[in-house]
Amino acid sequence: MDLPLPPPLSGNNVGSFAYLTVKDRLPVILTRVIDYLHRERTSLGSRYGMAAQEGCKEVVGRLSQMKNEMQTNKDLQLLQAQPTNPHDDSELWNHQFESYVSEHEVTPKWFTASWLYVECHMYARIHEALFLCNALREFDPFEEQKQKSLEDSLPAIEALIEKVSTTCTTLSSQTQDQLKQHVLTFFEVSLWGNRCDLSLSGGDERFQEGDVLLSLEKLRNKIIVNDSNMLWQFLTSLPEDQRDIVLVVDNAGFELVSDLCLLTVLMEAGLTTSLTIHTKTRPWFVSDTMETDLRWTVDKLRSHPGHVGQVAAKWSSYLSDGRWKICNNKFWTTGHDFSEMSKFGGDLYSQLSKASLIIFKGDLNYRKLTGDLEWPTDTKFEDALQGFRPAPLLAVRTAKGGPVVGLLPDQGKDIYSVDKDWNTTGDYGMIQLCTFS
Ligand SMILES: O=P(O)(O)OC[C@H]1O[C@](O)(CO)[C@@H](O)[C@@H]1O
Ligand SMILES: [Mn+2]
Repeated sequence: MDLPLPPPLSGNNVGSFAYLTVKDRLPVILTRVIDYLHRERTSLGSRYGMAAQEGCKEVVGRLSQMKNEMQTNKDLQLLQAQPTNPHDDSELWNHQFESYVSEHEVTPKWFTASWLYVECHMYARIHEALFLCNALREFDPFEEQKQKSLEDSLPAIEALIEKVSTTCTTLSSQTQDQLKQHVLTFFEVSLWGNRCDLSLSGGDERFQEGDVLLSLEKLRNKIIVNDSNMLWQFLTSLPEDQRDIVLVVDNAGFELVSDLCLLTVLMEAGLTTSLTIHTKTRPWFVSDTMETDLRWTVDKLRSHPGHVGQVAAKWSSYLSDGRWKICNNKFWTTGHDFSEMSKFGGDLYSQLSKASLIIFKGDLNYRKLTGDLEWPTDTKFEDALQGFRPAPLLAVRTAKGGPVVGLLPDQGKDIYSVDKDWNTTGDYGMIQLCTFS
């Protein structure tokens, strides 16, 4: 008989990280968007036309109302259909709402529904508020923050790309062991890149200061699940003509650059036959990468002198000649966890099923992998996936409030005794593989 599942993390647990998120952090993020629209309405008018300037008022009205609903624990709302939006997911949202009502016999509310559902809902509603104003449909309220975070990380990016260039020129003359070290180094850089997200900080600046390569050794004991050796074995055991890697990217800025560096090294080391990058179709969790952010990042770095410009020019050619593909799917920005993907995102599930390995970056992807439930930390990763198994998968994330699974029986307690906030600060990381074998 199947054991009952643990409950979802939720804002109804007063004092919990989820509760504090709904109470404090989400209103701050929303207030920033409201203030931005109010302050920048004239410049938005020059960029998107007079109607946008006028539209700012309506959007501010809708967002202020949502903020009030959130802070007074009112119901979540149904979403309006967006027939002109190719990524319209209102049906999925509304179906989730109705299912909640049938299951719980009450409507979902900000503090009582699951944290995952509520937090995702906020971003869908921010997008809806903008989309309802024709002139502001394409406007991304987080674009400026994402771009600034990349610009602030430029010194760290220069150091990292320098390392990519030198690594790639020597790869062919390396022993297997040296190759392994190089590749795993870039997985670690990509892991720590995940500390730079802008939602944990409520939108406050977060960027990579200093050369991350210099801290890797010191940080290694903070990788609480480290399947790097298994990962290397897995990657090198894939048939040479079947190394189709999918990367579900997370935050724009330094993290995205660290991911592109990882892809470059994987490709140059002959560990890939195809590479597909999945991005988001709406502004999401402040810093998540949309296709426009990815293209902007590559173009921006291309204009940089030296190695940065040269490497970014290569990325640009990989994107235009199809060696790197960009994929968008509306399922990524729904409120569903991944155990529900085969049901509500069947097209994406079958697409992912063709991959040799899917790499999921970041905390939110981890929350969706594990259903954002209150799992004991020694739960097996595969059990927490609850039947989600499109292909072998790797989670690369720093722990920022979501569940942590796959630890040894006392490991959670031991880490807690060193650092009480270990699973909410992003200071601890995981490189966790599940090959379902
Ligand atoms: O960008 P990431 O790594 O998915 O992190 C986003 C996470 O940060 C938080 O905003 C803080 O925990 C969560 O709400 C969310 O899961
Ligand atoms: Mn993110």
